[in-house]
Order: sequence, then C-alpha cells, then structure tokens
Amino acid sequence: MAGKLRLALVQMDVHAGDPEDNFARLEQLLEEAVAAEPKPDVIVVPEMWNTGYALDRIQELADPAGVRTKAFVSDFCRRHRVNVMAGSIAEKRESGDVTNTAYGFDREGHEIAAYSKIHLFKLMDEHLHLEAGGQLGRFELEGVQAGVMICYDIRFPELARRLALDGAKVLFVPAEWPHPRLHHWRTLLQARAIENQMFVVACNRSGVSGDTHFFGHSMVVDPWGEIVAEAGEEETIVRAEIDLALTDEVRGRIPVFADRRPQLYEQHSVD
Ligand SMILES: NC(=O)CCC(=O)C(=O)O
Repeated sequence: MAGKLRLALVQMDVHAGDPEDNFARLEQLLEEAVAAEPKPDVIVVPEMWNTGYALDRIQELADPAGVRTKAFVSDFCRRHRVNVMAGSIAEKRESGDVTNTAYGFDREGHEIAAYSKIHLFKLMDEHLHLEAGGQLGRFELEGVQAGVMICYDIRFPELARRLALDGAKVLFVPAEWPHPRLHHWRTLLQARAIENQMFVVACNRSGVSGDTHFFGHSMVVDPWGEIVAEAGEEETIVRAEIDLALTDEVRGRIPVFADRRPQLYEQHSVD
C-alpha cells in the first residue's frame, strides 16, 4: 500500500458547451501537471469538464459511452505512468440517458473507478436532463481504499460515512460549485474529513459560465480537518503530498468508528 501520495488538482476553467476546447485545455493542463518535479502520483480533474453545464444541449454534446474520454485519459496515464481521477463527464448511455460520471485510471491506463452522481442538483436543473446513478463509488488506488462522490453529493453525510465504513481512507470530490456558497463548500469538505477521519481531495472548476461564477478553492483536507492545500479562484494546479498513515493515527486517537451506536440512530423512522 502507498504510504504517501503526491496529488495535483487541476482547477480548470471549463467552457460550457465546447468539448473540443475542453479536451484541448485539459490536455495542456495534464501535461503541465506531470512536467513538475516531483511528479504527481494522482491527478484530479473537476466535474463535467467535457461539456460544463450546457444541459439544454447535453444530448448532442455528451460523450457516447465515455469512449473518447476513456481513450484520452487511459492513453495519458499509460504514457506518463500516473493515476488520473478524471473528474466527471457528461456520458451518454446506449439507452439515450445522460449521466454525470466520474472515472479513475491507474498508471497502466486501466479503468479502476466509474461512478455516476447519485444526487442530482435541482438548483442547476440536473434532474431535468440527467439520469442519477444507482451505485456507490468505491475503488482501490495504489493499494489504498478510496471513494468518489460528485459535488452536491457532499451534502449527504450518510454517503461519505458509508464509504468510510467500507474502508475508504481518501475521498475524491470533483465539482462545479459556484458562488455564493463558498462557505458551504469549505465547511462541508472539512466536516466530511473530520467526521470520517479521512483525506478529502476536492477539485472544483474556476471561471464563469453565463451568470454562474465558479470559485475554484480546490482543496486537500487531512483526517484531522486541517486544510493541507487550497487554491484561490483562478485556473491553476494545486499540489499537495498526503501521508495515508495519518488516517490510522487520527482514528486511533479519537475512536469514532468504535464508539458509534448505529443500533440507536440507523433504525428506520417514519418520515
Ligand atoms: N454541481 C453541483 O452539484 C453543485 C452543487 C452546489 O452548488 C451546492 O450548493 O450543493
């Protein structure tokens, strides 16, 4: 199992409705991310980076079966011997449904994770254009148990808890989270890290689409809730190194998992 992981979070300015431009820009940013010394072990990309929230044209713009995205990311990973959490994209299924799906690829270019956002965000009309996923985002990265949740998903503490109970020590969060909810973003990410005593690696987009201002602030939070690295609002690459041993250390210090009383608060109540 990897003890330490070097991370690079690509806080990209996504151009809504322009996949060609976004593929070209992401390629430049990925090349920039691996050119640095020391080279990252894992690169993380924001939510819906291929199309942005051009939801009224999403049927025409979404990547059919994710084929283009998977070939592009897999090839990059293999050439550079790096893991990529390829944010999420608009993926068009054979059924015609479009999902907001995140992928992970390892250093050999193998797909190690695929997760479709399970909570669609009504404030940005996702429920009108996208189909929700029905499975959790558990996977293994370099021998480490990990999880992935997408943007609005972080408002659901039960989901992060489930992933932590299943062994996740790192949670990846690709996002397109805009103003005026910066304080929600920062507080929720820190809360998910503290309550589950795990690393949270959250990559938001920057830039403006229509009237919506995306604030960036991609960040890495450690299992003690400390912010290890945080970006400003501009397009940038945030770098950080994390030591996975800290998860066990914090869990040993305050034994939250051993002290849980699920029989009292996980029983079904009448809503
Ligand atoms: N893309 C999203 O899921 C945005 C979520 C968001 O902005 C929120 O406040 O929640």
